[in-house]
Amino acid sequence: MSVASPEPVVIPQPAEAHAPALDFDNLKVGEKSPAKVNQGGFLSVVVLGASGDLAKKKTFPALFNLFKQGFIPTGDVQIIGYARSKLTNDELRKRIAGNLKPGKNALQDGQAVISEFLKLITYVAGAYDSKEGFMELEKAIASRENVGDGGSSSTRRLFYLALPPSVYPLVSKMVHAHCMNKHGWTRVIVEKPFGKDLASSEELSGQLGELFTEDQLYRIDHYLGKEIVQNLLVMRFANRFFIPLWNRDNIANVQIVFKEDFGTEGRGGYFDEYGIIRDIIQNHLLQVLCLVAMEKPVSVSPEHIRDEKVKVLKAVQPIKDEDVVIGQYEGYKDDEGVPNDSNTPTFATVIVHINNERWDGVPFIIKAGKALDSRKAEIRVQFKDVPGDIFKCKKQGRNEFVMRLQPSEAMYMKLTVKRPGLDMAGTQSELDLSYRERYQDIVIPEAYERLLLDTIRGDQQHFVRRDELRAAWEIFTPLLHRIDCGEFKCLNYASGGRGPPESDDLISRAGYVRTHGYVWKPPTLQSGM
Ligand SMILES: NC(=O)C1=CN([C@@H]2O[C@H](COP(=O)(O)OP(=O)(O)OC[C@H]3O[C@@H](n4cnc5c(N)ncnc54)[C@H](OP(=O)(O)O)[C@@H]3O)[C@@H](O)[C@H]2O)C=CC1
Ligand SMILES: O=C1O[C@H](COP(=O)(O)O)[C@@H](O)[C@H](O)[C@H]1O
Repeated sequence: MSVASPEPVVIPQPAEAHAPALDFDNLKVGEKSPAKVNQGGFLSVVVLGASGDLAKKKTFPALFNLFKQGFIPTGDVQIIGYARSKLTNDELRKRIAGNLKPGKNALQDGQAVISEFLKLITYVAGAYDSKEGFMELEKAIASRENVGDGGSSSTRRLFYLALPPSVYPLVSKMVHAHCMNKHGWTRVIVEKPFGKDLASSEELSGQLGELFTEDQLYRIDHYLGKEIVQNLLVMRFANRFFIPLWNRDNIANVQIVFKEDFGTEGRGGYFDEYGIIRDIIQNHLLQVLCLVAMEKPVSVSPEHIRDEKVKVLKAVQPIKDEDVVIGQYEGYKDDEGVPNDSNTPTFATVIVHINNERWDGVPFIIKAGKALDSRKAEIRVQFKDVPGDIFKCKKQGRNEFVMRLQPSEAMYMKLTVKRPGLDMAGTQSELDLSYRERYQDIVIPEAYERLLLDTIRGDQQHFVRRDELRAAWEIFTPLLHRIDCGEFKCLNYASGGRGPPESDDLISRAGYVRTHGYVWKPPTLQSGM
């Protein structure tokens, strides 16, 4: 069932020269993409760390999604994997094939589109400190660019560092020394967490800043590519009725929650060096907080948006011990690479206070954890009690505006209504926008797919700027250092539960009032209505 919708509003994007702004709303299944992003000549995408977990789970599948929708068609693009592992082209293709899903928006049938995509991929094995390796990589890139006599006059090169941050400086130096594009732009995508604290992040930014300009560097935080996160700006600033409500006069508290129902599962070696605050809270959830809390930007230009996010971060007050609970799930230490005396948190609840006119006195409750009772990510804005409460609404439950990032993207307003029937009883219900039901014929892009496209188009709106990064580390570095040196102990919690009970106590002290007996359920799909 396709739901007739009004003419979609296309938010003007700083599109690359000549390429019309991409409008995902109009990208119907089976339609040729409105604009192949091939302005600027042949594109080489180089995935460094191609043998790794992120490359397999997110990077190659995102490139495949762009390919199958016609954004980066055969003939306009090549994809080269680079890592130390000794792999043949076919071995790399086999390693990633299982994660490629043709889905319903492919322009061709399943296997055909997968094998056509895999043909674009080649692999160069080399060390990250090897001049020979990167010269080999340069040769491989240039061999397909066909520049010069009769070749295209310009080319594009995108380097994706799907690598642990510890190797970024070295690899960046090698790319800069041997693989920079001489016939067009070079862009470099680096992953979070950018460093481990303020000092290491600033050092990394300094090292990268010596090699690349800000408009060549794309600090990716894939939460900024999620549909409901991207919707925040539109929802907040394109609707009149949020304007008078979105402030301390009406809002009691804001929760930003990330839960996973699985543990580190073999990534313990990486995770134990970072922990849940560096892995999730200091980046993903703090970015979401900025979009929830920021003032309206001067325009939708990336710089104006990011200016406002930095202002929010600079208004965040130092975190107090009594506003923090950290935990570690039982069984975490069984993961290989995790030392028996690890104090690395796999769970954290942190109450953040923003000292500005809009939010003074409103606690922002940030909670993230692995090995919990469910997998979800959501923003829950809880409003204050009804003044002059003639319907005992306080007993019923407070109004809440909930934005469900995943699973089942949705936004719903929980409110008290008259229970249908003869009596005047109140009940909790909701005004609900569930994407799966409302937008049945639109495939919601994956976060990485959208952000890779933005990089190719040169749109930095959804990427992290250096001063944002600095401000984010300034907030969490003191707490992180105390955890690292054992001054702040993790509380154990059972895997598959809610996390340490002390977290619920802290959230209740912060003023969150649970509505007992009410659970929102995604509406079931009504086909053929
Ligand atoms: N995995 C995920 O779900 C997500 C990961 N990220 C980020 O992406 C980055 C990469 O993560 P992920 O792919 O999981 O990491 P991996 O541990 O899988 O590393 C990726 C590749 O880097 C190489 N590598 C690993 N460790 C080292 C090392 N110590 N020194 C040199 N090379 C090394 C390996 O390739 P080889 O040995 O063949 O050279 C490996 O295949 C990280 O910064 C992470 O925070 C971000 C979001 C999600
Ligand atoms: O950055 C990361 O994100 C993933 C969760 O991503 P999601 O899109 O599935 O919510 C997390 O599992 C991983 O530990 C972290 O590095």
